[in-house]
Amino acid sequence: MPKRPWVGTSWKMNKTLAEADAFCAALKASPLAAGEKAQLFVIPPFTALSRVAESLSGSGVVVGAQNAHWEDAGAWTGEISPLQVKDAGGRLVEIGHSERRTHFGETDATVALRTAAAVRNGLVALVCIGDTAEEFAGGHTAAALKRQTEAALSKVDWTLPGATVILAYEPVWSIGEGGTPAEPGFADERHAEIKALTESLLGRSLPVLYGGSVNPGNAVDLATRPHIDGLFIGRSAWQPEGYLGIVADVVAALG
Ligand SMILES: O=C(COP(=O)(O)O)[C@@H](O)CO
Repeated sequence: MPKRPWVGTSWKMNKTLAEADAFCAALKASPLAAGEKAQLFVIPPFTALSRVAESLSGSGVVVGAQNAHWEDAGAWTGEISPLQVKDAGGRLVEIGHSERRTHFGETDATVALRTAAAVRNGLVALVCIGDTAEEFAGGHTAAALKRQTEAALSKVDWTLPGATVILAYEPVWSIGEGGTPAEPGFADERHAEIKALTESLLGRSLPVLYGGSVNPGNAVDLATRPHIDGLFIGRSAWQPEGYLGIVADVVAALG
C-alpha cells in the first residue's frame, strides 16, 4: 500500500488575515485538500489561527500552532496554551523549531514539557529536531538527534488514548535563505536512525518528516525515500500554488 505522507507548511511570521483568507480559499478549491493521498497541514501565525481553522474546517487539512506552553493557563505573558490552541480550532502544535531554540531560548527541557502538554490536550505534537552546522561538521549529528529525540519524548504520557507525536528532522544548516537542503540519501539515513531510536524507546517507530529547503526540485526524491514519512515546508509553500504543486508531485510519484 502506498504511504500517505504528511505534507505541510508553517507560515512562520508571515501573512495578514487577508492573505491567510486567500491561501485558504485556494486550498479549499483543490481536491488535494481532502487528504485522500496525503495529509495536508498548515501552521499559521497565532493571529490567524482561529480564522484559518474556521476556514479549513471540514476540508481535511489539519491546522496547527507554531508553539504552545506546557501549562494550560497562567501568568505566562506572550505565550499561548495548548488548551487555547485547541479552543481556536488547532489540532497540532509545532514544538522546538530551530528558530525557537536559537533565538528564543527553547531547550530540550522545555521541548519535553511542551510536547507532553500538547499530547495531554489531545493535540498532535510535531517536534522539530536537527543538527547545527557545527554538529554536522564535527560528526556529531547522530548524537545531537539522539539527545533531542530522547528529551522530546521523555515526559509524554503514552498511556493517553490517541497520544500522537510526529518528528520533523530539520538540519539547522538546511533551513531558510542560504540553507543547503540535505541530500535525500543522507536525510533518509538520519530518518532511519531516528525511527529505530523511537522503536527502541517506545516499541514502535514514530513518523519522521523532513524539513529544510524543500522545493519543487527535491520534494519527490525526498518524499519517495523509504524512511521519510512526509515533508515540512517553509518558503516553497508560502504561496498556495507552490504548496499544492509540491503536494501534487508527491502524490503522483507515490501512486
Ligand atoms: O523551517 C522550516 C523549513 O523552512 P524552509 O524555508 O523550507 O527552509 C520548516 O520548519 C517549515 O517551516
